[in-house]
Amino acid sequence: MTDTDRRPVDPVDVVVLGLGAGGEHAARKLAEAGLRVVAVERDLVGGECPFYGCTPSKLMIHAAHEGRGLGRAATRIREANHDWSDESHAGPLEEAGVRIVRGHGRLAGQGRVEVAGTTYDARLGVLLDTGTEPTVPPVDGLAGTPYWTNREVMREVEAPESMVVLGGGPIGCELAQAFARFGTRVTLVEAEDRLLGPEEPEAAEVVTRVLRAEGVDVRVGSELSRVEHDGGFVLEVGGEVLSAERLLVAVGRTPNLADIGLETVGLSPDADHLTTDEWLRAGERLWAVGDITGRGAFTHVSLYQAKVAVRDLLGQGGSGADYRAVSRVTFTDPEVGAVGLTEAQARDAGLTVAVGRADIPQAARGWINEAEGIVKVVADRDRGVLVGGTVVAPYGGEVVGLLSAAVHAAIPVETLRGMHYAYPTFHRAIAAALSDL
Ligand SMILES: Cc1cc2nc3c(=O)[nH]c(=O)nc-3n(C[C@H](O)[C@H](O)[C@H](O)COP(=O)(O)OP(=O)(O)OC[C@H]3O[C@@H](n4cnc5c(N)ncnc54)[C@H](O)[C@@H]3O)c2cc1C
Ligand SMILES: NC(=O)c1ccc[n+]([C@@H]2O[C@H](COP(=O)([O-])OP(=O)(O)OC[C@H]3O[C@@H](n4cnc5c(N)ncnc54)[C@H](O)[C@@H]3O)[C@@H](O)[C@H]2O)c1
Repeated sequence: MTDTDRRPVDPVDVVVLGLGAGGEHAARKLAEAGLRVVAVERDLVGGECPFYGCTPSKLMIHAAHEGRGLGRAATRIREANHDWSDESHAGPLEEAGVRIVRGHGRLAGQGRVEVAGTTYDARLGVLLDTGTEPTVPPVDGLAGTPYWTNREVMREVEAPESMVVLGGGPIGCELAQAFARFGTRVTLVEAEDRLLGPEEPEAAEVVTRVLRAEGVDVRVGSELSRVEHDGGFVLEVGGEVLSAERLLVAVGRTPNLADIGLETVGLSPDADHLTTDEWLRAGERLWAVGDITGRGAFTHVSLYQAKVAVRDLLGQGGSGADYRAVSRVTFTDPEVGAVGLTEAQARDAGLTVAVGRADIPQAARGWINEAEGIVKVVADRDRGVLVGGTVVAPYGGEVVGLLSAAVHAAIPVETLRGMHYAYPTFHRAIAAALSDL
């Protein structure tokens, strides 16, 4: 008998391992349904979004948009997350009857999780929501310097004089613009040949133009090859030497899968995501939700998946997960709202594609507001429905809601063309894009 075999085994119904948005939701719902739920968290209950992600970044963006300083954003960030205390997340879970166990949990065979010396044996199974960590690229000299990731930057109260942002994805673009508006001299370095790689090239074009017009030095197709820090950062970028007070690394995320005992249930700990079926099942008595499923690293996806997994665990049936109309928003100004497939993805999927475009400055509201942006819709000609769309505009993340409904419900393009579109609104540009199809 090994030491592990002698450890106490605690029978429960479900173990939730990792309390990101989806895990938190699932744990509460399952406990409210009367199940014995143990929820394991090694850091803050609620995960990345409220403490280091969506909420603090959007508070920074809002303060910057209003012409307020980082100090104002910092105050509201502390108000929102109670100075990085998770009581407002953990409390409601405990009230619902969830037993929260603090520590790093690992699977210990089918339906079993080991944490802090106790093994929990889950009658129904384990739901994983272990999320991601910031990726740190293997750049010469980077390790050991006081670079920031999204974890550190959200705690800052004073904007630096200068900053290099590494990575032109949503995090890099959102924070580059916010800090430029706080008065920081920002250089944005992207390795690929454009910003916001997975989104429509037309969207990246607008965001690049706007960032440059606001003074951000946007460098695409550019690599950081060396870093030194001695009071400030000295960075070798594309053969040129730059200096900056701060360096923000935002080059993507690494899933927390390597050290959670996946090998004990026959899965690879080296995987970059877990494959799940329509009920979010990743194996026998095993469910997975959130960023680790690779179906879109967004809070609303994690929550959506958790709802489906909970119905499955409770045997309630209904519809399985459907990802045709996943929407997402990059909260630059203008915002990039998008849903479903891009033109390139639709072509790769073998669809007979039709594309319609409209320029926001040509729409009455765009001209009135002197706004930048575009609308692009992607249709499946054979079915006569939209399969994707992008709105880059002020409130683009709100305007795209109309396209989300259209893609989700497969509303015929002819029906969309026959709708009323209030004058003069930004969403009226969608009618122009539909006429261009
Ligand atoms: C700067 C930034 C801005 C963002 N903005 C947006 C936005 O505007 N909109 C949007 O939809 N999304 C946004 N996101 C993405 C969003 O934060 C994630 O998609 C969301 O947090 C969902 O993550 P999750 O459910 O996969 O888990 P996470 O939030 O990553 O949480 C996972 C939890 O599991 C815990 N954990 C991991 N391993 C273990 C273990 N072995 N034992 C115990 N606990 C463990 C971790 O401590 C963590 O608390 C942003 C992300 C960042 C970084
Ligand atoms: N508004 C939102 O919904 C929102 C906001 C922020 C983050 N997120 C989520 O968090 C995830 C992570 O965001 P992210 O922006 O860190 O990652 P990302 O993977 O979306 O983008 C990272 C960017 O960094 C570039 N890159 C990679 N290595 C590089 C290097 N060595 N030098 C320069 N550039 C390099 C990539 O080409 C890419 O453009 C996103 O995929 C998104 O789903 C969402």
